Amino acid sequence: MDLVNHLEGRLLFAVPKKGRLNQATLDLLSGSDIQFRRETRLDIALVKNHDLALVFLPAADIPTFVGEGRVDLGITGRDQVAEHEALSPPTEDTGVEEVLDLGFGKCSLQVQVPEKGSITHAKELVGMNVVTSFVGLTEKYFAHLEGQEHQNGVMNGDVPLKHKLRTKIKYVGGSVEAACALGVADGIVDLVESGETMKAAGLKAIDTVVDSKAVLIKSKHPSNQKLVDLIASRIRGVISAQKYVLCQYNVPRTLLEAATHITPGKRAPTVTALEEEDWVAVSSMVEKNRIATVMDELTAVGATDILVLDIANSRTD
Ligand SMILES: Nc1ncnc2c1ncn2[C@@H]1O[C@H](COP(=O)(O)OP(=O)(O)OP(=O)(O)O)[C@@H](O)[C@H]1O
Ligand SMILES: O=P(O)(O)OC[C@H]1O[C@H](OP(=O)(O)OP(=O)(O)O)[C@H](O)[C@@H]1O
Repeated sequence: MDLVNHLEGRLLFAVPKKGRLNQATLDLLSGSDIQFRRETRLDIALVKNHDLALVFLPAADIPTFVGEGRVDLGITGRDQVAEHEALSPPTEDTGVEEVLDLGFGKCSLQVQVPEKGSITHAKELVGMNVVTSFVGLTEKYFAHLEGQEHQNGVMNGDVPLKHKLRTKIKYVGGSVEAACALGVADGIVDLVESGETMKAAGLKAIDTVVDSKAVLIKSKHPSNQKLVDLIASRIRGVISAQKYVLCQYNVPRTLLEAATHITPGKRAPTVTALEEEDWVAVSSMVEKNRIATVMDELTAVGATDILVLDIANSRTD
């Protein structure tokens, strides 16, 4: 099938075709009941149950396609959005708008130097070689550092920023952490999550350029705003379901106030009468990362039969 000719009238949604954000994004789409079948090696997939087509692109390219309005929606890292904005500042019609923080893909873009070296502050890298895949953000970061020197009269304010930089910033597409050991760089600017890669390469972080998480973004004038809102609402439901569990328990009515103080719910807890007199059943949404403490506290106030259930999907405010 000639997919490109079937795109007419469909909202285009860019998803990371590989890398760290790929699987979590596919899980999110599946949880949102966005049904598609991707043919081997094809980067476009028509969605069966919506006027939507998925476009599989590198995470780094997604802000460009969405920012220029070629694609309506996208999922990528906030770091990639910031990098795109550093290289192509948004105008009235171009650039992207963040719709939702998706909660996964948490990492930070950090300035790193050899652990055993003498550099302890990013300012000491001014005038040296710095290697990165994030040239836009790194130039902006060092321009700011050098700008502090500019106030002391070191830099010439008439030359365009890029050429004013004394720090030599070089682009590499991957394995950035190898640059110092190979003698290409005095420092690097690269992503850190667990810190394992940095540690293995004998590097330490000395500053953070930007913190990142995966985000849902949209173009400034999407072709179908109603469908954008529907997709965003479905994704929001899946994220909220991932964040919460449903906690159910029985408690004597006399202890209800103390118990519901522990599980106030998103709006209010659901309280149902039990066949056994003076007892009630309570059901309430609780943040997943608090549930162990909440169960301890409920037990301490006299609640019994405490059950915790996963939420498959939700639609809450
Ligand atoms: N270690 C990590 N932990 C969590 N999120 C990360 C991590 N590394 C990268 N990311 C996020 O995933 C995005 C894509 O990075 P990733 O390295 O997977 O890209 P990629 O598309 O596979 O490109 P490349 O081929 O350059 O590796 C990053 O911009 C960042 O938002
Ligand atoms: O702090 P950590 O948990 O070790 O993660 C950080 C690493 O993850 C990313 O690279 P990735 O493994 O995606 O490969 P890449 O170097 O090809 O980008 C990033 O560029 C770091 O190298």
